Amino acid sequence: MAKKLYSALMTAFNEDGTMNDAGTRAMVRYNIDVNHIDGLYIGGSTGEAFMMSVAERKHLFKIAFEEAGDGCDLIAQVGAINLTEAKELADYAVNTVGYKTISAVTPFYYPFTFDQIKDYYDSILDGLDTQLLIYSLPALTGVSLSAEQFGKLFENPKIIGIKFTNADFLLLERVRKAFPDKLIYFGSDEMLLSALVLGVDGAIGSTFNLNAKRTYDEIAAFEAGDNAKALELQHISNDYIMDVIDNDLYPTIKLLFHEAGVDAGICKKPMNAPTPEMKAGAAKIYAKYFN
Ligand SMILES: CC(=O)N[C@H](C=O)[C@@H](O)[C@H](O)[C@H](O)CO
Ligand SMILES: CC(=O)C(=O)O
Repeated sequence: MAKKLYSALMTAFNEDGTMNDAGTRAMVRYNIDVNHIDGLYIGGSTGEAFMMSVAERKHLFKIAFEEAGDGCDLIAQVGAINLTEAKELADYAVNTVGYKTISAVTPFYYPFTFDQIKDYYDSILDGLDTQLLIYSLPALTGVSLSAEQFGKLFENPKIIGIKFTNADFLLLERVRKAFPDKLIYFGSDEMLLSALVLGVDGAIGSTFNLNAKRTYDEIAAFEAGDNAKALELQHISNDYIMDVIDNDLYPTIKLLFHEAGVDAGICKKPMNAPTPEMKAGAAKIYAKYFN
């Protein structure tokens, strides 16, 4: 099966922290019309969902779904440490809006036991006709799951895979071998090539919003057996990603959208508002990698 690339959709905000729907819709359009992206991951870390109210997250699911139409696959990230809210978001995404696939971050902040984490996923899915990707990102959540624990979560047949944002390549290899039929989308854009070698089904990431073409070329080179070319492209992408991170990751991706002619709004506080220095930095990055 061809490998798939998903952009982690950004949410556009105004200076007062309210949602900028036109900006969000424009980023959906850019991903579909310019990037020809396979799919969008909506309301994840990159979407700033953990700084948004439930009403705002629902609104985001609705406008992204409307704008995308049948232009690409869509995954709604519904996770929250308030399980009542996660269930409400899941029900809304699936039954009110029509998402076929949802995802949920592992519950974070408190050190939940594995049984509690399993109950969280089973509760979110209870009574819903949908499929779910576990969103695993130990670096931000502090939650690390073992291959065996992923297997226990997979006992729920609605759980079809993992968004694996983790540099633990031994774990990735163990999970890949143990669950050949589950989907694994890799979430650390800088390490994509290593993950391709281990047989991931694709990737979900923030940096593909602008850098999709180069990444598709890398995947094509890898699939054609041209590892040297794939590595050359990963090197360029990583120069790009390091420059973006140095300039402040999420605000800079929005500034790069501006450079590309897309009015993507800004990030929500406590994320940074763009400074003149950041804007100048983004203009340089855009000229360096996309001209
Ligand atoms: C926390 C976060 O944003 N993770 C993203 C996806 O999972 C990645 O796409 C990273 O943003 C990217 O790899 C840059 O480090
Ligand atoms: C994939 C990613 O960056 C997200 O969670 O939005």
